Amino acid sequence: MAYMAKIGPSILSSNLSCLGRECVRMMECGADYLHLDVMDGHFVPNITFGHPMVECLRKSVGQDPFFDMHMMVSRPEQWVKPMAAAGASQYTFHLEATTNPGNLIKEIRESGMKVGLAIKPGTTVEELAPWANHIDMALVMTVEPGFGGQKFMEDMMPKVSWLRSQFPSLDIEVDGGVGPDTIHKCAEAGANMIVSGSAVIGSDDPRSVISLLRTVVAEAIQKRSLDR
Ligand SMILES: O=C(CO)[C@@H](O)[C@H](O)COP(=O)(O)O
Ligand SMILES: [Fe+2]
Repeated sequence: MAYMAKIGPSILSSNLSCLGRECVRMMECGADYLHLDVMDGHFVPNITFGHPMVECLRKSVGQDPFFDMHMMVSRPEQWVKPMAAAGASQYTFHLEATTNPGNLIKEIRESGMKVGLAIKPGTTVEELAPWANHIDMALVMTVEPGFGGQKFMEDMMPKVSWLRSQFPSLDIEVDGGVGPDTIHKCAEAGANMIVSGSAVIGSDDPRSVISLLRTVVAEAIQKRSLDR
């Protein structure tokens, strides 16, 4: 069992006018990685930022922090090279946004980034399965992508459980409405990479929230390894 509990704050709900400082603050509070939400106003009804912002963030936080780019864009092929050049670590694209996932996976790898593959709530996990052995991380969305601060969809947990049973060492990420109230469901289902936006950023004590989320997931991983 190679996977570990990792917590990646989504900085979507932070003060976007001081993103660099917010990223540094999250890393200082114990984040394992940073989850950066890219929205194009087409794949989702919202716009955030693109590779020029990522390049600035990379300069401001240094080489170490891992940038998980959640690409909520209609043409993910278009941004692979610009994101790699800007300093992205992982390129997480949506299965719904491409007709040729295999080629896109290859392009992302060739550009030196890790590969994440995301599915929206309406997409079955069986559609993701053929690619699972070719990716570094599967992202099961637990809200409709587009906005932070939405309600966690518990009915996505069977997707996570099924993926964990079929791919025991795959990194599985959940994203949307995840915080202290919902983390137990995610951990029990088998998620190990946890995106949390408003619950972490909106807290007076982000360090404690990050630590709590990580502890719950680490304990579930430990329990699963003992049960095997
Ligand atoms: O990708 C998305 C939304 O589309 C997420 O990354 C959210 O931004 C997470 O925020 P919370 O739901 O945790 O507030
Ligand atoms: Fe996201």
